[in-house]
Amino acid sequence: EDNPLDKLPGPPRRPIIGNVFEFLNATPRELFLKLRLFTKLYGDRYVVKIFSRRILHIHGVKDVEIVLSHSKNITKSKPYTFLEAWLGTGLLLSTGSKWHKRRKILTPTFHFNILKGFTMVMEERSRALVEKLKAMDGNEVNLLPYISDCTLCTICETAMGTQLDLDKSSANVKYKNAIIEIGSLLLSRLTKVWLHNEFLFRKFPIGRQFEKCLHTVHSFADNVIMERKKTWKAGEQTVIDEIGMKKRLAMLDLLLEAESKQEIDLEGIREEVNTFMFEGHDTTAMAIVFGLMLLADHQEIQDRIYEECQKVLGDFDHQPTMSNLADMKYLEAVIKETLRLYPSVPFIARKVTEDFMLDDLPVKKGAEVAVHIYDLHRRPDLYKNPEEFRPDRFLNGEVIHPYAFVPFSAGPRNCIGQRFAMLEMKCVLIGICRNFRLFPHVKGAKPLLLADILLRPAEPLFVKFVQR
Ligand code: HEM
Repeated sequence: EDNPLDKLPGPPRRPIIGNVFEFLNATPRELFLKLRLFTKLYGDRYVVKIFSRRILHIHGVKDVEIVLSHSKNITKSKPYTFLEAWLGTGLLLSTGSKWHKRRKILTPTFHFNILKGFTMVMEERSRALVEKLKAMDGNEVNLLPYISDCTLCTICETAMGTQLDLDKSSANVKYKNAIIEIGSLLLSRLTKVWLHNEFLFRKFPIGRQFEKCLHTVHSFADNVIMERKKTWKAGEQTVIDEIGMKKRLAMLDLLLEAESKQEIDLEGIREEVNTFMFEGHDTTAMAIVFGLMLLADHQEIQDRIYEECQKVLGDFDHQPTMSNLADMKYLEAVIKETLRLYPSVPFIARKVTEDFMLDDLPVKKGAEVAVHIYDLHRRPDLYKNPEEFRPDRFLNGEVIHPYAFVPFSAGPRNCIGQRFAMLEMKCVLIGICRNFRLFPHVKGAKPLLLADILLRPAEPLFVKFVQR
């Protein structure tokens, strides 16, 4: 069958099997390097073939715009199905009318007034983090465990309305570690075609280990749902205490409300809880970790954030309001520049369900498209000195094309939590920059990166926090 994609460049394709051997047993680090190499060798569009699957890889801004803004091609592709045992067909993985319905139920969770209530939690959590960092007394800190603790507590308390019991934190630690392990097991599965079959996968030790991790994360989430159900009563959740904001509307309440109207069932709630617990804490944690690493290496940028805090918030240690947070324009540019260089979600992929034109290239139903956000964000035709960390580029009009910067994706399947994430990242960085000077482990070092579901460093990142 004649397919225009077969004329595109890419690693040499063998008859029948295509490029299967290209990825066989590649480690996450090798996979990351291979993808970067392909971008360099084959340019803006290249094709990888795995048996009859044609996967079109893109990172040109015009192509990215066409794919992401397409209103019909919203179905996620093969690698995502490996996530299904964990996240079900929650918002991230579902498609068609199920996705439309869920998106409608969940969108109100991110309304301005609700986010306003959430920033109180973000604030409290960032204060707790600052105290923990103070206790480290200027010693080097392995960032991820500290930061993901903070973001996990925040998502639980805001979206689920459940305060993680800090004394019994072993359950949190187990949950977080299970998530990290799931990521690496999935990647390892992705590179071994014989493990793609569900039945075979379960027979191998890797499949059984995966099963174990699933048990840990699912029981954690079930526990959260049970806790909230105990106190939740129909109708009551709309009351938000104006003074203390103690009784905050949680996403889970909207789901329980929808359940009482038979718009969703318990299994559906479970899917969304798992989806949000994962999407809502790990992505944000990675962005903050990379941000702190970059700040530690750039004293002058830390100082500018500190000055902006003084200007917007004053000396007085009050809680930033929504309008304060909106006024922190420099900090916002720093966060954007961090997400440009280290987009927590380095690539996304779609299955083409309807023929479409990628500019001059016909793409037929059945193909898959991988959008490399990482490569897009480092294109020299979009960014001057793309490897350089320079937040000012987001303030001086250098970034023009609306699809040149898409860490949260764009179009109908964009990130539903992006405003939540921006607020949380701001709160945490304000707390840290007001209280500490950051120093790098090794000056000027660039971390080695891995291809995982999320972008991760190959080695833990350390930073020293010295009180101001
Ligand atoms: C820096 C932080 C974050 C980044 C970089 C990020 C990035 C993304 C990206 C790129 C997508 C599209 C995925 C795809 O097409 O496969 C996405 C979707 C999604 N994100 Fe985020 N995200 C972040 C934080 C959050 C937070 C805090 C939440 C929840 C509170 C969240 C919830 C979701 C959900 C539910 C989806 C699926 C939306 C849909 O398909 O309708 N994300 N995110």
